[in-house]
Formats: sequence, structure tokens, C-alpha cells
Amino acid sequence: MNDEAPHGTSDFVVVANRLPVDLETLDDGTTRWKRSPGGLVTALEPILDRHSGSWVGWPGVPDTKVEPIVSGKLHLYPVELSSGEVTHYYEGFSNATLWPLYHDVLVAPVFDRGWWHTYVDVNRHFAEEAARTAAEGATVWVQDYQLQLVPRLLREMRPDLTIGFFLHIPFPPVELFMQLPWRKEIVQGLLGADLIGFHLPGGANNFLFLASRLLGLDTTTAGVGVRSALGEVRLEDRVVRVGAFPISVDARQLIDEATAPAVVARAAEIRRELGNPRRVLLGVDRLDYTKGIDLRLEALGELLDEGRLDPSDTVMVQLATPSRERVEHYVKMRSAIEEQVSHINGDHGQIGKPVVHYLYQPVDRRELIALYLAADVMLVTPMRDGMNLVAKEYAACRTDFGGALVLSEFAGAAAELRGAYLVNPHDLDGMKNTIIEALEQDPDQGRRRMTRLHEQVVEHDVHRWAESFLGALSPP
Ligand SMILES: Nc1nc2c(ncn2[C@@H]2O[C@H](COP(=O)(O)OP(=O)(O)O)[C@@H](O)[C@H]2O)c(=O)[nH]1
Ligand SMILES: O=P(O)(O)OC[C@H]1O[C@H](O[C@H]2O[C@H](CO)[C@@H](O)[C@H](O)[C@H]2O)[C@H](O)[C@@H](O)[C@@H]1O
Repeated sequence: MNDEAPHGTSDFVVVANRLPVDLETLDDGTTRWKRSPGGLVTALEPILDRHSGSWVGWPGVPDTKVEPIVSGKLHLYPVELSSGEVTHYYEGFSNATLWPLYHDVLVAPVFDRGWWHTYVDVNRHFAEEAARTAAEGATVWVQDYQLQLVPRLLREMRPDLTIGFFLHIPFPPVELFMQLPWRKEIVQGLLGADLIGFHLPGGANNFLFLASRLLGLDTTTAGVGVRSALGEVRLEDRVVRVGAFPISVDARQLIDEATAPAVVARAAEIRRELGNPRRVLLGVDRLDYTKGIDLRLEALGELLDEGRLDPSDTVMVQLATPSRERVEHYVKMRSAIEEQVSHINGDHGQIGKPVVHYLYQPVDRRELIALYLAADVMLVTPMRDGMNLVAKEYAACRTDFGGALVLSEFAGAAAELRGAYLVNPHDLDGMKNTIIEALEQDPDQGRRRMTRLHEQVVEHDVHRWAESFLGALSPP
């Protein structure tokens, strides 16, 4: 990386809360860049590799001024946030108000006026940096719930720009959204865009209904389709289009990585290191209360208690990437999950042979892919999830068509991944039966399911997602 990224020259600008890399301070006081967590970065990185452009975002640490950076073809424009802004805008309004509100109110959202004011201020900083970065007539693609006011602010500053917005999390039904004291401001903020994208038609339809009901705007009423039949909100001077564009993964890249001999060998080695169990179950998540890690552990614990799983030949690996570690519900969820893991291992493990191997740390990407290859059953059991790229990564990596995917109905990915074993994670008995069914599947039937999953993800990869959104934003 070097530091020569001039402002005002970019024809394509992504604006997201985070840069694709986080600045990390080591014990000796030196700093280094590490990959940012989460699916938004996973999805957008390959797009910017292809579409050379700029990325405006926060470098992940407070009170640190970082000059613009060039990384290969990509120009990074850091937005500085103070520690107070991180507390009120990121941990507060974004992750303790909007995140739970948009995820079915799984925990009670906090409505704090001070947090809202900081959210407005920080959205303005991001809009200002985007306005400085974009060339005349550029396309700016704003990402996610942390930046819902940016489209309007940016349009006021730079009416020459084409502005897209994509929401990576679910957009709630009107009954829940109406709880938000600043509901009109958020909808007006989003309507600054030319095109607003959601993962699923349901989110797009919720938004159209809200624009009509809350702001009395003229909207289309026919249902939005997947990458088709866009809806419209007709404003006095322009039309905002609204669509559904399910995000995905870079399937070709994953296939290359998953078929590398070193990764295939590592998968076999992982099984040996786990003690050559007959079955390996896997969970991979940011440690978030939406992900249903607690529910799948409860199911596993009961299956072991009831003797339906044999602890001498069954192993579960749960990777939990640290996330939002200062937000109250994340702290509580970590303790609850770690208690469950201890409980299961206390009851069913043996010396040197725990049933659940739990890591609270990110692992290297090649190790993650080797784990996907080593797993007989992948458990993706969120109570609500915008998409869930882990499910799609697992399907992309299984070029051997082995393994099985147990997938919550409440993940966006369930709308497309019909070869999965779908579960309602609140239905504990149903989930237990489905886990057993997946573990004991007929091999031919399993291969058919996995072939279907793999082909779906290869055909509908992240490049198709970006092309469909950007094609709709700026039709030829
Ligand atoms: N390299 C690496 N990536 C991880 C790890 N845990 C999760 N990820 C990635 O983080 C992303 C999670 O995306 P997604 O499932 O959509 O959920 P999100 O965390 O809510 O964005 C996926 O691309 C995962 O591969 C890890 O330990 N190491
Ligand atoms: O930036 P963080 O607060 O550390 O959180 C990580 C990301 O989590 C969320 O990811 C979502 O986007 C994925 C890709 O579209 C989707 O598959 C997943 O269902 C979502 O939860 C969040 O929306 C991102 O802004 C965060 O960067």
C-alpha cells in the first residue's frame, strides 16, 4: 500500500461503514492492516477488483487519522471517527437500535436521541468524503444500514452523481419499522438514491408500502421480482427505483481455493486432528445473537443427552468471530454460548476428546475453506439473517458434492438454496430431527442435493449480483 490517492478522480465509489481492511495496533505499538469481518466486505472485495474504483469507509479504530491509500487498483479513503462517534453511531444507533429493529426485534432496540444526532453527523462526514472523492458524473454505491442518510445528503451536495443504495440486512415490515422515532428521516434519506436494492423481494415490498403509507408518496403496488419487475417511488422531480438483488459469493475463486491440493490435504488433516470421528458438524458465524448459535448448541446437547448422537464418534467445530464486543447483547450472548459449550463438553467429552471444538477468533481463509471440506454437515441456523454468505461459501466449495447444509428458513439464502435441509430454528425438535436426517442422508440423495446447491451458487455468483444492481442503476 502507498499513500497517493488523489480526491475527485473516481468514476466508481463504494461508501461503506468499514473499509475492506481494519487498522490493528500490535502490542509493540506498531500497526498493520487486517481484513475486516463480515459478509459485506467478502462480497464487495471481488467487485472492486474487477471494477477498479474507490472505497470510502472507517478504518476500524477510533481517533486515528489515516491518509488516503492506494492498494492495487483500489483507492481507499478513510473516514475518521472519534471514540464518542464509535460509541454512539456504530455501537449505539447502528448496532443497538437499527440492527435489532431490522432483525425482527430479537432483542429490544434502544431509542436514544443522542445516538441519533451522532448518526446524522457521521452520515454527513461519509457523504462529504464521498462528495470529495467522486469525479463529475460518477456512480456512487452506498452500502447498508449504518449509512441510510447518505444518499439524500450526497444528492444535496452533488446532484450530478448517480447514487445507488444496497441494504445488506432485512428490511422490516411496516409494523416494526414504525417504532423508530426517526422513521421519516430514514426513508427520506434512502430516497436520495436513484436505485435502492434489497436482498429479497419482501424487503423491497416492505419499503414501497412504507414510502406510500408513511410519506404519502405515489408508489407502484405490484410485487417486486428477483432482479426483475422493479418497483418505483415517484417523487416530484424524479423516480426512485426499488429492487431485489440477492447477494452471493465469488464462486469461481472459492472453487480454485477449495481444489488446491494443500487445502484438500489440510481438510483430511483436520479430520485426523479431530480424532477421525465418523461425523463432523460445523458452524461458522460472527458471534451475533441473530445467528442462532445458541439454538444449534441446544439441539446438539439434547441429541447427545438422548443418545441419538454418539459423543465418541461425533464432533462439532464452532468458529465464532469476535464482533461488536462492547455492545451489551453481544457480551451476554458470548457468555451464554461459552456456558453451553462447557456444559456439553462437561457432560459428554473425554480427556483430549471434547465434543465441541470452539474458537473465539477468526481463522485464516484457507483454514476456513479446509473446514468447509472437512464438514459432513454445515449448520447455518440464524433466527434472522439478511443473506448469509457462509451457506453459499459451503455450497461453492463442495466441488466433491459431499456434505449437507442445514439452513434456517429465516436466512435470506433459504429463498434460493433449495437443496438445503431447511429448518425453523425455533422448532427445536424439528431441528434435531433434521440434523439427524442430514447426518444419515442416503449418499446419492446427498450428492443430488449438493449438486443443486453448488450449481445454484456458481450460476448466481457475486459478479451477477453486482452486474444486475449496477446494470439497473445505469441502464445502457
Ligand atoms: N477468513 C475468515 N472469514 C470468516 C471467518 N468467520 C466468518 N468469516 C467470513 O465472514 C463472512 C460472513 O458473512 P455472512 O455469513 O454473510 O454473515 P455476516 O457476518 O452477518 O456478514 C463470510 O464471508 C465468512 O467466510 C473466519 O474465522 N475467518
Ligand atoms: O462491520 P461489523 O459490525 O463488524 O459487521 C460485519 C457485517 O455484518 C453484516 O453483514 C450482512 O451482510 C452480508 C452480505 O450482504 C449478509 O450476508 C449478512 O446476512 C448481513 O448480516 C452487516 O450488514 C455489514 O454491514 C457488516 O459489515
